[in-house]
Amino acid sequence: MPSLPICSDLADKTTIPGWDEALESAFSVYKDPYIAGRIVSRHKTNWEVLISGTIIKAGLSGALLRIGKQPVVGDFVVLLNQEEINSYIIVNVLPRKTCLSRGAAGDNNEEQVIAANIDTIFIITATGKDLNLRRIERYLTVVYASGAKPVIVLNKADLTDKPTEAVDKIRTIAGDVPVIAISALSKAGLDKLENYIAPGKTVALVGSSGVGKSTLINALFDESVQKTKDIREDDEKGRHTTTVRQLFLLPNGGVIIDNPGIREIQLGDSYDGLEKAFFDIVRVAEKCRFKDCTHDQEPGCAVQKAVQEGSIAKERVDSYHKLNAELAFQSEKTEIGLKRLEKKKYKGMQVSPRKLREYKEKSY
Ligand SMILES: Nc1nc2c(ncn2[C@@H]2O[C@H](COP(=O)(O)OP(=O)(O)OP(=O)(O)O)[C@@H](O)[C@H]2O)c(=O)[nH]1
Ligand SMILES: [Zn+2]
Repeated sequence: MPSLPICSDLADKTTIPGWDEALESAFSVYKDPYIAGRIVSRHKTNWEVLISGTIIKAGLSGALLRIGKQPVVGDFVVLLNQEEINSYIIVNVLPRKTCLSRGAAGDNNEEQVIAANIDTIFIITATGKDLNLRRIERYLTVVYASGAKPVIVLNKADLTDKPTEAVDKIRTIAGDVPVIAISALSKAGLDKLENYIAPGKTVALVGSSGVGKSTLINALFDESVQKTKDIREDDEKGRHTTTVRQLFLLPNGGVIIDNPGIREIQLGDSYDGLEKAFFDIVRVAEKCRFKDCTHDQEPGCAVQKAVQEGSIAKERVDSYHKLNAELAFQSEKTEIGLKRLEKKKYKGMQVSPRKLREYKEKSY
């Protein structure tokens, strides 16, 4: 990992990668001793934050704890610099540009944010048996929902003599999403990723196990990040624990965010993403006879007609139905979880249905 530019002025925000005018304006209400930073990793009770020229540890203010606002990797935050006691407190999370989250079916059912302010997400797939259009559709749905820009990266191009065939196959479902063939191993084609891994831009990677995410990250550095990734520190009990940083600065000033939560991202609550990933079905569906057509057996269904005529693949429509059903199941689970929470919160109290509704609206 390249060393950070040494800067004696901790208030110099311009060296924080990704800092832009919108953040500058959001931060303008704060004066010394408040400073800005970006979350590098999150631990049980403290956060590592990149501030101008260095990485520090910070706790969370009581106010943020009370409202349950927990900064995540990639967040830009406001810190109170308590110089006299050599400590930093995170007092605010600046507005998020994009937000990668997964719908959690836990008791509190809050959507769990995994990472924030990612500009581009590389959906990594590999030639050979990992190449699965249905899986790419699933990733596109999640990525679109986050607000980040998807780019499909076909890795292990060195293992086939026909990489363009695989690229063309992916293009049939990708719409205007770029599809780029590379070999992380030989570093061929990495230059085509430069548009996205640009100074101040933040990238994350998703894709199934073994497609080459770590190999690609390492290739983007000249040295292995894995070696510098782990840092030893003392936990509260005085033992040494290994903590892992999740935000890396690339030699060219770009940023990569990587953690298991992002790698294993689930569908969650991505209805908006589904509409974007299946742009062609949505467009054709406007011509269905019934407004609430489910594109199954209904008469006058334009989607079924497109399948019969061969302009949309049947497998793609099946995939759309499957993901739609999964999302419906997920929101039902969320609903059940909410009801359970309501019961717990209002146990023994008389609560009007109106109050319950209000509470539910707030919880989303
Ligand atoms: N031939 C070839 N092999 C590659 C390429 N990229 C990665 N590999 C190999 O694929 C295997 C898996 O690569 P990883 O980088 O560990 O995959 P990953 O996506 O990080 O896997 P997880 O950590 O399980 O998510 C390793 O043996 C790599 O050497 C490539 O471009 N070409
Ligand atoms: Zn229809």
